[in-house]
Amino acid sequence: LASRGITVHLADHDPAQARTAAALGAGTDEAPGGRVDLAVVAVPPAHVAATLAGAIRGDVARAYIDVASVKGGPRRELLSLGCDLGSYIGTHPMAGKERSGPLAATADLFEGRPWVLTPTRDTDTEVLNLALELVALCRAVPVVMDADAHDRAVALVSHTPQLVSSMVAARLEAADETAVRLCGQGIRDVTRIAASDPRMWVEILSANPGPVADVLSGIAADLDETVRALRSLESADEDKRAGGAAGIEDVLRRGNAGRVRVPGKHGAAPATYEIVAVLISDEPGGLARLFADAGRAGVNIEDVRIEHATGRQAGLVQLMVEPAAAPGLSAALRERGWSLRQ
Ligand SMILES: NC(=O)c1ccc[n+]([C@@H]2O[C@H](COP(=O)([O-])OP(=O)(O)OC[C@H]3O[C@@H](n4cnc5c(N)ncnc54)[C@H](O)[C@@H]3O)[C@@H](O)[C@H]2O)c1
Ligand SMILES: O=C(O)C(=O)C[C@]1(C(=O)O)C=C[C@@H](O)C=C1
Repeated sequence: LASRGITVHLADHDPAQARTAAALGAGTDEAPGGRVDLAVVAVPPAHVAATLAGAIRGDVARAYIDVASVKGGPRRELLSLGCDLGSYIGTHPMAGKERSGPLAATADLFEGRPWVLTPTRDTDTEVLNLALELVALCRAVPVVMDADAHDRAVALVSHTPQLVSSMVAARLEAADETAVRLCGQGIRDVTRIAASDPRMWVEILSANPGPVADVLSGIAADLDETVRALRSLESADEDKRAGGAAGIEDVLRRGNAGRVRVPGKHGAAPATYEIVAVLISDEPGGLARLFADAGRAGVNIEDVRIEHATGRQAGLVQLMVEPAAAPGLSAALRERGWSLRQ
């Protein structure tokens, strides 16, 4: 917002956090001189209702939004605190990080991401317009939803994946070092969000326990089936082994079918890009040079993935590009001395 010319006043119950954010260019930690246009409450879910109620009673803004990961509970809590909700909309940007605090923040975090808005019949039009303007300034994509439907949806696409990632990562805690040394890209992909702050997630899950338990019990049934299928694969009986293989194939195929439904960049259908894999040494400026060379070749990098080679100061960078651009990019990079891999 600050980079788009909006005056942003930052306040936090820990002043050092607001000071750090201000020093990073996110705004000023000085209090505003009067009533502001929009107050954005970005505190942990359990504190959202009380913080909003305080702000609404203090008449600090024309409109109020929060960005908490759950929507039904905070709205009900606000109602029970006797707040008039005409000037408030519960919202949730579907973008984030496994790390917290201003030092983990990036200005382009919300670009192309869905940003859920949960207005009701009582919401003032001016308030909805201010919230939509904020979403547009952050270049996010507004999605209007009912608060409880939102909570059921995020149970499926955000809250259960967090738990499953944590459970897979938890297997590693006491694992033998010889096993952990073999970690490749697969486990890195599955466990990135297992680094998230447990206190924040206890609050999120405490505000949405039923829908998450429903999704997790479906996964538990799949797990039971899969364990049974794997045991059948150990059998001496050929028919049993065939049944086991069919069971495993079923879960993998259903996984393929679900995976293709995950939207691609900017909410579009997932694109099939061609991968140009480049070996780079792990040294300052290496990635920047590679990206600059791709730019010079006139190629737009649609997505990028980096695999670090265990025990070596090198990594494999997978540049994902439009299929038509791949041969030209490969040739241009080879010409500039880059080492390409299949
Ligand atoms: N991190 C994500 O991926 C993500 C994504 C979307 C939405 N959210 C939601 O955003 C909100 C903030 O999450 P975050 O990841 O930015 O956490 P964070 O820890 O980076 O920031 C929360 C800040 O709130 C401050 N705070 C706590 N209680 C307060 C209070 N009573 N009054 C004033 N300040 C208070 C803390 O000092 C901290 O600086 C949460 O509601 C979370 O559900 C997070
Ligand atoms: O990608 C991440 O690291 C996230 O934590 C993002 C994520 C998500 O599940 O998509 C997590 C919780 C938020 O409420 C919104 C976004």
